[in-house]
Amino acid sequence: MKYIEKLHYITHDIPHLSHIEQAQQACEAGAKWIQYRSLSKSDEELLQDINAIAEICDDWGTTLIVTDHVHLNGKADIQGFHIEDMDADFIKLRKLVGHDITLGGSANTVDNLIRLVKEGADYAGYGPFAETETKPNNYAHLGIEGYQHVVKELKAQAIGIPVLAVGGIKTYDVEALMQTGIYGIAVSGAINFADDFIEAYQDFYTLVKEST
Ligand SMILES: Cc1ncc(COP(=O)(O)OP(=O)(O)O)c(N)n1
Ligand SMILES: Cc1ncsc1CCOP(=O)(O)O
Ligand SMILES: [Mg+2]
Repeated sequence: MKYIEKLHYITHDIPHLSHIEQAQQACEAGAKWIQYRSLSKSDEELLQDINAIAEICDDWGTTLIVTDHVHLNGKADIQGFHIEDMDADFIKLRKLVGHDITLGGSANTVDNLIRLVKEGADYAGYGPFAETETKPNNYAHLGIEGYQHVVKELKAQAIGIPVLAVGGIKTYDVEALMQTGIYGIAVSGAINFADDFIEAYQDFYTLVKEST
């Protein structure tokens, strides 16, 4: 089983801070796990960003995961991919990337999670917890009850996979979320749009740490 951090910071395509600046600030704040999520760039631009961020992450000892773009496997010094397509075939993906690369998947039902486990994903993002502007969609918000339910179901079925809550998480949600027994959380907007990025990251970090 691979080591998975409990707090994942996700970069975002935003005008006021480049992905490289976001990664730099996250590392300075102490981030140990960054998911580079850009859905608006060419492969050449992606690789420019990813290579620059990989150097920063290497300096700080931070794990770098790329959202989707699995065709870039082997082209940059990254530690894994997070695949958002809930229908993706993780057996094929695993064959493609090998066993050293971390593979995470998105889920919003227990059945999704079971399939991810069966197909060998290393962790799952489970959401959306609440309203999110990062990726607006029509999925019902899971709320705290949604995580209580999934933790109970996984336990009952003896399914072990690190599951992270994601989508619209604010600092004031962290304690209750972690109390559900969920493995960790993934956050983008509440850090990227905070008045003080570093303070926001560190608030999340402290709250996750204190709740575990
Ligand atoms: C850790 C992590 N979890 C989830 C996502 C994105 O999940 P996604 O499927 O895009 O979200 P919904 O559309 O289901 O809300 C991620 N990038 N990282
Ligand atoms: C990529 C992604 N998809 C759904 S939520 C999310 C990112 C995290 O959401 P938020 O920006 O609200 O923390
Ligand atoms: Mg999705």
